[in-house]
Amino acid sequence: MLEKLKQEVLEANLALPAHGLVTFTWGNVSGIDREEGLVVIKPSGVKYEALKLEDLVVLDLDGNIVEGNLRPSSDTATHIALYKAFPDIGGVVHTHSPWATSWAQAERSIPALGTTHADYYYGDIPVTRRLTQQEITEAYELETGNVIIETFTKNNIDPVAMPGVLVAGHAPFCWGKNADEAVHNAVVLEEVAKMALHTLQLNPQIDFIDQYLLDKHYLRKHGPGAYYGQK
Ligand SMILES: O=C(CO)[C@@H](O)[C@H](O)COP(=O)(O)O
Repeated sequence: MLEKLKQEVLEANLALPAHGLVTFTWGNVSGIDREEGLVVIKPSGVKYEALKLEDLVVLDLDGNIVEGNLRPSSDTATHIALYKAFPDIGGVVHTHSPWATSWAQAERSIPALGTTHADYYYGDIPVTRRLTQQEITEAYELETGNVIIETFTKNNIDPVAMPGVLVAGHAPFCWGKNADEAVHNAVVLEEVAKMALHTLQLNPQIDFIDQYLLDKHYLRKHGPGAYYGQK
């Protein structure tokens, strides 16, 4: 079942250590078949170097396992919440990449300070509020998804124009039209997180890049018809 999607998700998971975005078994990638309403995700706690196609887990959007012998990623509920809330995304990735995770732990959004950022993320990369003790206790992974959705809804942010977020006290989640693009956006997030921190160390007074340059770069990459910024 879903052999093509499984192959895409397997390759996307193996790209995480290849790009230095994870250590050990941290992080996870999933993909969705919107027609079937089924999600393919990495199994929990499996070493990337040992990961095989048949280890991947298939679930429906209620979180029921449809195929697979291993326990799905512990973050499955977060992935599913994002697929339900953001209908235009086809892949989700969670990493503990150190630079982006540092911004998430510091509860700081990443300002758009350059064109590299602007090519992929239209505006500051947001950080969520902290989860409450009740949210953490009752349904941590589901509430992590909900606080991401809340951040985008409250601030009227288009998830297509902003394919990533920093979860306060935790780490980043990114997404894209498929699993491969989600990982690509996670690599970019880690790079712009590093650049932004170094930029602010070099010049704490630096302001954001010129709005026109921000618009021009985003539209150059996403095309004149691209919708970006506030909904
Ligand atoms: O963030 C966490 C744990 O804090 C998880 O994302 C792990 O990093 C990966 O868990 P599995 O996908 O292997 O269950």
